[in-house]
Amino acid sequence: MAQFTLVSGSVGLITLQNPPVNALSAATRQGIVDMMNKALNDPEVKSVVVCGQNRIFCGGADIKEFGTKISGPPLIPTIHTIEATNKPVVAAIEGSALGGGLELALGCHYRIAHSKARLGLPEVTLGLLPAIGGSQRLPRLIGVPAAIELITTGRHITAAEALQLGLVDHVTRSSTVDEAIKFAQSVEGKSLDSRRISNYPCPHLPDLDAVFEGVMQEVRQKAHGAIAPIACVQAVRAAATLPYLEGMEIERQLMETLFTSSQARALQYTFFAQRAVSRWSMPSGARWDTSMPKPVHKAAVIGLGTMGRGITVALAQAGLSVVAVETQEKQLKEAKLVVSGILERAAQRRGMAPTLAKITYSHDIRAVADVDLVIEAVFEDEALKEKVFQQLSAVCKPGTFLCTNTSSLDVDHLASLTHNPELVVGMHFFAPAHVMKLLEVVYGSKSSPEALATVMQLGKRMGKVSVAVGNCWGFVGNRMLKPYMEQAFYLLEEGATPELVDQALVEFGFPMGVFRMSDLSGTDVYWKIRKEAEPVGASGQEARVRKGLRYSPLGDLLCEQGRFGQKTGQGWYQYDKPGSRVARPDPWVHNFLEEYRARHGLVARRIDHAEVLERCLYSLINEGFRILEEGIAAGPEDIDMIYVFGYGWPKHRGGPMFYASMVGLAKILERLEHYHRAHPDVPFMQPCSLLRKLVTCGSPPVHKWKDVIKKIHSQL
Ligand SMILES: CCC[C@H](O)CC(=O)SCCNC(=O)CCNC(=O)[C@H](O)C(C)(C)COP(=O)([O-])OP(=O)([O-])OC[C@H]1O[C@@H](n2cnc3c(N)ncnc32)[C@H](O)[C@@H]1OP(=O)([O-])[O-]
Repeated sequence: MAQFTLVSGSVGLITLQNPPVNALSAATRQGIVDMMNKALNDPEVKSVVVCGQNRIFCGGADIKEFGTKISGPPLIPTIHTIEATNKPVVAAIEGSALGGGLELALGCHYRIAHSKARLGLPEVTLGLLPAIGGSQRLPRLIGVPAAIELITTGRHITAAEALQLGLVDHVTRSSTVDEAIKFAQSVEGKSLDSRRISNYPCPHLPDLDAVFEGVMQEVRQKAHGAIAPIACVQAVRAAATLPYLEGMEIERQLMETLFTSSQARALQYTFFAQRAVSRWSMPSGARWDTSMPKPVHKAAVIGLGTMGRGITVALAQAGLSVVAVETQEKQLKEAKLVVSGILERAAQRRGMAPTLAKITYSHDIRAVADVDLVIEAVFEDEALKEKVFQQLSAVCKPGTFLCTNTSSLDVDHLASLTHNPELVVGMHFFAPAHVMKLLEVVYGSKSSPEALATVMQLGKRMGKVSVAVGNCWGFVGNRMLKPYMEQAFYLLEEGATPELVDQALVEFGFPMGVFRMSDLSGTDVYWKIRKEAEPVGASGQEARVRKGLRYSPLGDLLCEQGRFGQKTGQGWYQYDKPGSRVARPDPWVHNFLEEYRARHGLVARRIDHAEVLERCLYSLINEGFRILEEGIAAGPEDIDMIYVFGYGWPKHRGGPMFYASMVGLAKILERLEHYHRAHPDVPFMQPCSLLRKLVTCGSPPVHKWKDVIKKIHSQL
């Protein structure tokens, strides 16, 4: 797992060998220990270069080993030995030096990086902190403010930024290993006293207490309940205030707490789940590794409203030529300005030229005749989308993939209007489409594996976390949102306020609660969807039972008052002016709720945060089980990544299905049964049979659910 070679007569070259990213598994750590001992004890070796196989230095500790019984030697003593030796040790960094990989490099006396290398301490994203001395060495090398920023965000930085910060000594465009070998020879026999980072004093900061107080406040606010960022600040504070060895002891203690935390398990699950969703499969058995995507060089976007503009930016930034079509002249002009502005600002930030020339604008749909793929992003109106699909089917060249950016309409229906339904796929983007990471890719009953493979690959090119799901109302994300929102309305009927419900959800870790979110996206969005799904009757009708089931008309009544949320300055909250982002509790809403309860003879009762969470989240989770049972999502990871990357589900809770497994499936089942007994007219509370089966099977861990589902399907 590590190889030793004597090169240029005096340099011991140690190469980490653990593909694909040379992670520090037990065997790799053992290899490093053995090869380093060999190099340091060999009198012929006067200097050492450490590098990684396959042009990647090291991706850090082996994440697969976390959560298992860890064997093999720890690296801290070896890094101390490296730092203490009188033979110069040079890290030759190509590809990535992340986490434990960078910590190993920080123990070396010199660091030389390739210009394309990326460096960082991303442990915080896995619920951990840099615990092989990284939290103690980095602030000593680059100062407290820069170290805190890197360690608490886990950001990967370029070699150029690393050079600027003083994290690396030299950046090269040629062979990093060759340069490192030459450099190592040039410093053989020279004093290394000034190169041992653990001996450095932490650069002085006036008013340290105030700095850390400010930082802690900021980090807490951004963490939404995650504990690792807080521990990272505490560890850096130890570096800034204590001698190195005492700081190392604090680092160890903090890591001990984090390592076994449920948050670390959730974040590590998310790391692998994010990668697992790219290995999609369809109920037909078609899979990511047996289906060939078609090349897409030129794409078109139809409709340049908010979504269409964002999609155009995302496509251009992915390097595609784009034809952007909008029939209304005024909207087209405005879109051109907005899209160019976004691309110019993004290019400026990256120090690159904007990709404006990649986009051609047209008001004529015939301009898409020669593109490889079209994304329709017109207003969410079925008749309009039907018309566009019929037109596209007539004007596009044979083989063009036709995609619809819909959040709720039937992909199969739109496909049925085209000559080639196998080329039709749903692409559900999230606003703003060039920023949000999630792309729900919806295959219809006729979509070909090739069409799905092409769209999934396009999503990857756009930097999205793309999740393939089957076609049903609301797909996965919005379908699960329905019971969640419904429960929030019922809670208002029973005595809660929007603030109470939102506060419970924010404390859970969501960036905002359901009512604040609804105000932000427009309360009328779901009103329109509700009305389309089931006509709710005349304005002012407020029957609380529809088709024999419980229904809350509260959202409809609010919309009938023209309170469409942030954009109108009034919704579930009040705002200083239309468009303002500062939401304040609104006495009008409280009054509206009291009058509503009085009209219906409802007596308000005290509702606590636990009830809010159980009812909103467990009903959403229950729907997730139904989605799995029906095969709409291939596995729990798909649902979880949709919620983490598209719906603000806190990453440190791993997604709704992972969260369910952490709470315990038996408990979720028991609480759903309890609420269903209390509200038999709410079908979303009726426990899904898959949940019951999983509990009967002993509540297997989340990665085993697919086996149970497969077994159920094979018995059908
Ligand atoms: C006591 C310890 C203290 C210490 O401070 C803690 C740490 O170091 S914590 C660690 C801190 N380090 C990090 O957080 C770095 C995490 N890694 C990354 O950020 C990216 O993988 C990297 C940038 C390296 C390459 O990106 P890319 O080129 O787009 O490639 P990709 O992302 O698709 O990965 C390819 C395959 O490698 C797999 N795999 C990757 N890393 C690890 C790992 N460390 N381990 C195991 N496996 C790992 C990955 O799952 C995938 O497998 P598969 O089966 O093919 O799906």
